Amino acid sequence: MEIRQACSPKEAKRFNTDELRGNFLFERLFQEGVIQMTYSHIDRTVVGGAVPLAEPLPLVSNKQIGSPGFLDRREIGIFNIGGDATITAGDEDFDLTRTDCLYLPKGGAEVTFASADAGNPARLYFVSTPAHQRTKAKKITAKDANRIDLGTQPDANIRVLRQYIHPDVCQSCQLVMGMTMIEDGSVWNTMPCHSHDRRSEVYLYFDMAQGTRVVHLMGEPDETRHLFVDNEQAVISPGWSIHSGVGTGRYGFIWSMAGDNQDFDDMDFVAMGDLR
Ligand SMILES: O=C[C@H](O)[C@@H](O)CC(=O)C(=O)O
Ligand SMILES: [Zn+2]
Repeated sequence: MEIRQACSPKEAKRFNTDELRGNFLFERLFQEGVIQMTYSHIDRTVVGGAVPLAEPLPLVSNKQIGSPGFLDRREIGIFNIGGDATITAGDEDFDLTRTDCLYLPKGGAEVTFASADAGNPARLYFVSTPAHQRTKAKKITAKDANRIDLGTQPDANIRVLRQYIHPDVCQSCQLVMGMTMIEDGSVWNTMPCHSHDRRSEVYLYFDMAQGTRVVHLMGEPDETRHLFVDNEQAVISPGWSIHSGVGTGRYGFIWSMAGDNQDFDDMDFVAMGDLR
């Protein structure tokens, strides 16, 4: 598991491209037959991907997690963006097709990830954050999620946002997660943009054709930077950073947030004239 320190906006604004990517971009989350994880000290968020083949993959703890079981003191949200999956948590099995999500609370027993067909493996994206309160495990489908239609055609930002792990749909300790799909012909997400110092956020961009890139915008509003993001790569956004993007083609993204509140609408919008 890779460890990443949190960094301040003071140092981030001096970063060159490689440093920016090395600190904020998760480039290789999905590798066949393994669980890939990075531990970020931004809200102690673990960001990972798993591609189980014929053998199921156990989610095991380690020195950085520091407790015998991965979920002893953590919660996790898992989205399937590949072939059919079965996730076993203790003695319960959850079947997840593409765009289904599973929330597992703190204190869960052994977790394993399996694909129904190794020829078309599951691609499981997960975010885990510390938890002090145990709620209930829940599978959430796109239909179960809270749907919000956003954007207009003149603004080229028509999109459907679905809140999966959200107080109205699935109780968690601090984790909030969902998926936003951009309508064909629209390109922007979250522009006009915002920040929320109360919560950090992770974006996983997916559903992109080969050659498509999302230009992800980050940084303080008056010190913006960009990252060219490929399919199935994620970006972490500290509380001080804006997070927004524009695609050269079709894309969607899975967002997750953790921090001081679960109030989705608690955003500090940035006036267009203040962006630099
Ligand atoms: O704080 C909220 C997050 O930035 C995202 O959920 C925004 C988003 O999915 C969208 O505008 O499409
Ligand atoms: Zn946000």
